[in-house]
Amino acid sequence: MLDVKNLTVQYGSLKIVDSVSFSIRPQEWLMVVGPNGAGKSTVVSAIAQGVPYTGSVEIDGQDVAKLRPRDAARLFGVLTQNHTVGYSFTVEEVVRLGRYAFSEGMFAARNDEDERKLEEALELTGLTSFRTRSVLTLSGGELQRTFLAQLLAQNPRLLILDEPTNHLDLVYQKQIFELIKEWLKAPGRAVMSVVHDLNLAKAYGTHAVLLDKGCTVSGGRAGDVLTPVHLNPVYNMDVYAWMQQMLSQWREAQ
Ligand SMILES: Nc1ncnc2c1ncn2[C@@H]1O[C@H](COP(=O)(O)OP(=O)(O)OP(=O)(O)O)[C@@H](O)[C@H]1O
Repeated sequence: MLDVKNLTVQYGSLKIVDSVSFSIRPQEWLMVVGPNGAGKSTVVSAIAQGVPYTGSVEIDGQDVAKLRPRDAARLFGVLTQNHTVGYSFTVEEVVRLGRYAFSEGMFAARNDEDERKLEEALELTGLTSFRTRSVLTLSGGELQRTFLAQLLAQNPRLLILDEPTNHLDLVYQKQIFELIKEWLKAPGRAVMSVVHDLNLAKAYGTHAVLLDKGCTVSGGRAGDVLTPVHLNPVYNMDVYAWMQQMLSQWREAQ
């Protein structure tokens, strides 16, 4: 499905992403992990054609750089970390924009499929009762869910999510990861997400890429990548001991 080969992003003489390669096949959930500044968001931006790069990004053998935006939107959708809205659209209007790639134009008549995908997306993200609210009045988590709903309404084959549960409380964090897991069950779909929480990466990822200073430290099955051997030198700490320590605080409190 997605093949990223020797992806390199450079600002001046500074290499931010250095020859990163990975592939994602249908039904896989690739977790991109690594410390702050490792280059995770830049990899997402490059795939989304938001920054210049060398190397290649292909979906189903097609060069993403050469795809028409509408065709690209049917293949993959991207949820970025920061959402800035400077207009007072309603939640429903923002989610509806996800259907644009399937319409004949901004003012084209809506069809049953558009309506079904809109309702599904609102319901899955818990936003049905927010549909008439202005997006300018939403909390960070509600806004995050609105843009996730837009992506689900877009119905691409590959979801690319940069910190999808950024701003979300525990309830929605769990709900969103569970709903993406369900979404992934339909044939031909795949997910790539940047996550900081290694527990979530391990619990939901089938595969992982560990980045550090723009380079790939390890890539492959999540269970093989997310191990102390790979993680400890990158985070410069005993990751497993830290997690144990955190968990033991809860056990002691019981
Ligand atoms: N336009 C730019 N010019 C110069 N440096 C940049 C630019 N954009 C990003 N960087 C640098 O590239 C590096 C990688 O940034 P990136 O946002 O991809 O990291 P990240 O792994 O997503 O980090 P985080 O976990 O903090 O979100 C950082 O050191 C950042 O400061």
